[in-house]
Amino acid sequence: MNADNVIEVAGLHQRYGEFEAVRDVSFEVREGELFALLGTNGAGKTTTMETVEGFRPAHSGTVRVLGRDPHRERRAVRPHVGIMLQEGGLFPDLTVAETVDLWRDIVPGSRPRDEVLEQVDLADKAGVRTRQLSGGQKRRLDLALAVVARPRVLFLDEPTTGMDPEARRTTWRTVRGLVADGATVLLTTHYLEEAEQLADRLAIMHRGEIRVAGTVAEVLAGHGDRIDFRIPPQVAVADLPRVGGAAPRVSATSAGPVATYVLTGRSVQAALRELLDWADAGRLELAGLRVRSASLEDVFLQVAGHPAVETEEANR
Ligand SMILES: Nc1ncnc2c1ncn2[C@@H]1O[C@H](COP(=O)(O)OP(=O)(O)OP(=O)(O)O)[C@@H](O)[C@H]1O
Repeated sequence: MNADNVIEVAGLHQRYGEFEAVRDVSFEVREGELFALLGTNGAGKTTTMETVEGFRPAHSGTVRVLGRDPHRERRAVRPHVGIMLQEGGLFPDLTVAETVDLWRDIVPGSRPRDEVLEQVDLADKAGVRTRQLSGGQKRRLDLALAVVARPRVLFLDEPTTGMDPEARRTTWRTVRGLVADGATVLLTTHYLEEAEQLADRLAIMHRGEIRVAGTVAEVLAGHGDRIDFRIPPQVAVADLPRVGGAAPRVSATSAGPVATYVLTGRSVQAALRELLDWADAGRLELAGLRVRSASLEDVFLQVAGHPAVETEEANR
């Protein structure tokens, strides 16, 4: 194991009976890094996370956390690890302060309650019973319990699910603070923006496998530029031109149908010129015209085998 790697997963396979839920998954998380696992539903993120957390043994492959097997050497690993589960088990009649105190009694090396509540932005809710908290506040209390002892390694399984955008941003600030304080974090999420905002590196899983991994820039590299515009009402989809050798893909949006040209390895400038020549010739106004790089969402949809991307493949 490389000494900089706090988490190492190599050739991991997991099965439920005959079904192989995780297939040959490998990744490392270095000290002080935040690594995000993204993926389609049922991709195997939670199964991978639970294995790294030590809740289940690897069917085959190697998993190491702080150099140890998190399942077999659980007693040695557990004190250094904070786990925020998808469904936290809070007692409804306890207040926020009582909940944190209960946890502080169990976890060795706990920090003062006020410091923990401050960190997750729940200081003003200390006297409120947990059943009266909003969904987002409950998730933040789950996070508080995971970080009571300032763990070296933090596992966050969908930490902001059910939060409104503002609560999500507050939680991102908290997570950034934990990373700045030196925590190494493995996070699963369905929110691409969350990974873009927080992750030093990420992996996108589909059907049990890691399909793409790297920094956001590495993951986006090679996925091409895009030209989008709203299709003018007088133009039929079949009459849209090929530009830069690419056929358009069409998607429905609330503002009407949008055409997107995916220009992998082709000159955007030349394609744009062709498109504008076509528009000028037909005296068309291309509303919402924009040129952009591929986004994480584009890559995600491609990994997930989204049908709209097939046009791009067909053009190669
Ligand atoms: N206890 C189980 N028994 C049988 N199959 C399971 C079990 N738990 C998970 N699976 C299956 O394994 C696959 C991976 O599930 P997992 O929960 O790891 O995916 P995920 O990426 O976390 O999905 P989601 O994003 O939907 O939460 C899915 O097809 C799921 O149905």
